Amino acid sequence: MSTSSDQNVINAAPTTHAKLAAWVEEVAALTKPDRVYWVDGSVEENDRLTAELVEAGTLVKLTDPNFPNSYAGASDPKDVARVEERTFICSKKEEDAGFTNNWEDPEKMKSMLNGLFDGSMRGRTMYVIPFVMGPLNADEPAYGVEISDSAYVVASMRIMAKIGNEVLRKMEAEEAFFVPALHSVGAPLEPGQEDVTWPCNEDKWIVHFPEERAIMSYGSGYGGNALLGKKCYSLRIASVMARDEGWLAEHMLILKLISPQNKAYHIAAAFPSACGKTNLALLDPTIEGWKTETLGDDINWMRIGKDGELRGVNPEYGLFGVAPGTGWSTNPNAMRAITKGNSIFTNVALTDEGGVWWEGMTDETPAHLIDWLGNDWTPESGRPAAHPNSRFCTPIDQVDMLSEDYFSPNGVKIDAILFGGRRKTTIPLVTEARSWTNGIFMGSTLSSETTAAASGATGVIRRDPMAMLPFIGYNAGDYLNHWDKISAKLNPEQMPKIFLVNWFRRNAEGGFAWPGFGDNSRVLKWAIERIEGTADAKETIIGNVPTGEALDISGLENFTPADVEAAVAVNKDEWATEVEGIEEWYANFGDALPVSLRAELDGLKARLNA
Ligand SMILES: Nc1nc2c(ncn2[C@@H]2O[C@H](COP(=O)(O)OP(=O)(O)OP(=O)(O)O)[C@@H](O)[C@H]2O)c(=O)[nH]1
Ligand SMILES: O=C([O-])CC(=O)C(=O)O
Ligand SMILES: [Mn+2]
Repeated sequence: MSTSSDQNVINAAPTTHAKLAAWVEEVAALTKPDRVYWVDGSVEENDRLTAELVEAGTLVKLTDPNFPNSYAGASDPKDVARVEERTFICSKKEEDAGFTNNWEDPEKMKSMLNGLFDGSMRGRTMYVIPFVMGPLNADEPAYGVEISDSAYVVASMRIMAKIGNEVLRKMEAEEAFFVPALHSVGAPLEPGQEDVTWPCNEDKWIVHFPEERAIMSYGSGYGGNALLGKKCYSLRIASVMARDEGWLAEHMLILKLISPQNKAYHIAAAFPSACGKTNLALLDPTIEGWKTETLGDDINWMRIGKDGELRGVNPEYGLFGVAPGTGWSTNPNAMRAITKGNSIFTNVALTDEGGVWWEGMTDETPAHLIDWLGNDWTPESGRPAAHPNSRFCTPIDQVDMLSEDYFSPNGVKIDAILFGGRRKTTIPLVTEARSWTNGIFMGSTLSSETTAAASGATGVIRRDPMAMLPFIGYNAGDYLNHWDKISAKLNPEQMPKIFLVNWFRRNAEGGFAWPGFGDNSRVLKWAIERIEGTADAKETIIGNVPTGEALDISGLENFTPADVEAAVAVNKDEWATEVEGIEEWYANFGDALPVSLRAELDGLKARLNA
């Protein structure tokens, strides 16, 4: 492959950042790429790299004018989601990784990985991607440098983070700390060997060294496995930084809700992967007079402000959203952002017009498509055209409803926190926590059916504390204690109110008990009215739920107060089973379980048995 990157010879490090230059040199000596290329982040560079990706067959350029300057590609069918069973937290001590993480001794792991990385970039270009998560004008910008042998990763990181020269210049002026994030698809090319369109390796390793704040990822080119600024840095490594520095790195969207009285509220919501964060973040309210703006759809870094309030910042610059189910009727804000272009789609279907399609995008299904596997597809094919974890990668500033506060390094004051999962039964549509601690209990016992966002079986119920199960970079018991410590530092007057939600409950007919999507604004309205003390609630053993009349269902066709009551019903038999599940879950923590949470469980049991 002859590229304009050829002039970039190994070891010609164009930086005065001594540590960075040394690391790049060390990695190049290990991985033995044909060339080293420092990513500048420019438009010309992106045009060149995407053209190379088209040439290589990894991407196609879309020709449908509805998707300007956009590309689509298909991954290897064995590389379509995060691989949790191949993800490791290699703290020095095993107990510091805790029972929720895979662990290996860091020195052992490193020597094994060094073996895999030895020569792993042969025949390829090694890209050096300086990046920052969150604002570059933050007090201490969260710098990282990803080294990757995938141009697809470079093009995707360019959407998801601020990358390139601007970042590098500021980082070197400060001789700043950066998270070294090493990535290789693990597919060296021998001389004369032809490349495949999606190089990867069956052997995959997503490894974190929390004490060093370092990441090594091998074998996968997809999503959170490979775009290392996202889950690896902004959640797993950042959660460790947050523990050490007294803040929270959480798997949450941030949404601004404006009432008809023009009062603004900020809502943070933690749902597991593929359980509705991006959709709620881009909510189009279906109720009169309420407006929304978005700040983030996946990650929320929360620090304690000077009045003892929680302030949230979204460290990402793009959306990496689940494509199926994102449609003109369910999520028009996302569709408007996507159709402004400048996007990369992975594992979606291609239309005959040179555009993309996925299940749920439009009401009408196209008569013919090329499915994500490259085969002809018609509605009669009897299989999905897009992979269930297919994704759109789109710059966040293309979202019309993006809040101006998104650009503020101080973030926004969080007024309410929602914890939610995907549960067919048991969990009501919405429950207001009895207290802050009761809300932390709800978060710590959150459960959800597994989805296609991670490899493995889907539809299996598992506990997912604060939707962080796959992302806590340290001991989960310490994590719950850290929440406890942060709670103690908050001004009680400023504490967000906490709610448990479930958009996915089923009704007696097997359909969804709640219409969801834009109508979730009705649930948010009730939550705000609870904050203001103006909405009615019914006390239950688990917390307060709306009465049939308290939830605004005006204009909702075929939906009655009785349907509300069914959607929020608390069934004692179901909760008896649930409490057993919570007992089992909590048993994993042993003595590390905060006493406040044990007391919450005891209280729930007492109310259940009363
Ligand atoms: N029934 C129903 N489905 C929803 C609702 N919100 C989202 N979904 C569906 O849930 C799936 C995932 O939604 P997303 O908003 O992309 O989930 P996410 O939490 O952002 O997922 P990650 O990006 O993987 O973290 C999509 O197929 C949506 O169509 C809802 O309110 N009701
Ligand atoms: O990390 C990924 O691959 C995609 C994602 O947002 C998630 O799974 O939560
Ligand atoms: Mn999402």
